Amino acid sequence: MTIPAPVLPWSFNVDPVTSVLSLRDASLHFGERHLWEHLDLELVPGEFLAVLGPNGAGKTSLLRVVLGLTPLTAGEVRIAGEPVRRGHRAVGYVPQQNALSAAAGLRPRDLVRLGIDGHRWGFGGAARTRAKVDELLAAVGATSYADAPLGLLSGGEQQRVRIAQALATDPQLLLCDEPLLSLDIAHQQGVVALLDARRRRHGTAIVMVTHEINPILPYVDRVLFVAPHGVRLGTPSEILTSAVLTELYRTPVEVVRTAHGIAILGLHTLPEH
Ligand SMILES: Nc1ncnc2c1ncn2[C@@H]1O[C@H](COP(=O)(O)OP(=O)(O)OP(=O)(O)O)[C@@H](O)[C@H]1O
Repeated sequence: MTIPAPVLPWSFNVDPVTSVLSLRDASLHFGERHLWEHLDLELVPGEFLAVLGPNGAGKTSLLRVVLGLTPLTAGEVRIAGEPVRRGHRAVGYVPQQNALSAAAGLRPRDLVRLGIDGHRWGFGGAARTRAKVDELLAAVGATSYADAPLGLLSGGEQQRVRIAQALATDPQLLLCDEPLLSLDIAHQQGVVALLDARRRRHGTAIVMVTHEINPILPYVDRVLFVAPHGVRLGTPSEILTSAVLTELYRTPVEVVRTAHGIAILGLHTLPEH
């Protein structure tokens, strides 16, 4: 299968009006705890952004801000030029895997239909809804197990169904919280390739929180590294360096590049592989 060229020549100097996600001088504190401060980001349509950093740095909290669930302490966040709000149709969300356990008895097609119904489109009748569910399941390669109980599917199969559900509103922005967790390398690569194809074909911007750097490295455009001593945004080669990570952790960190990807050495608290 050939994947068409990207929808846009990547340029990160985006006009804030056309940006899918805009954070300006954004800070998030919980009481005395300052998770991140002065974050500026304009996300291009079709861009693939990886959010990396140690446990507890504030990566999931960033997704919650974009979902309209947690207010910023300071600054501004907008989705496609509008203020964030819960259930914004332009935003799809793939939650962490454990969120699915309550739905284990459902079938994939039920879960995907919930993604459509939950947004109350007035979609135009049962037949159209059924066709849309079939289309979404086919797009993620889940047609063959569309009627199996979710609880019996493998982690990789469940992840495809979650992605299909998150795409039910044809979002401009897809937020994924550790979608590669507990998948083997082949399934990790399958999920990343699926997301990459989506953003290339439809211009859906992807924001992925992950501890797994190597499976995504060939695809990501930019990295947002959230660390104990600051946040840094840039291309992977700008951010994933010994100098930058040593500065962000204020302790010596070494980034080693091999033919198979990168290894980050020097800290117990760094992303696990
Ligand atoms: N509503 C809240 N009130 C107070 N503290 C909170 C709240 N939400 C999150 N926190 C704290 O903020 C910190 C960051 O949490 P978050 O889940 O964003 O981290 P993370 O970078 O996603 O971590 P992990 O990699 O472990 O998933 C944690 O210490 C968490 O306990």
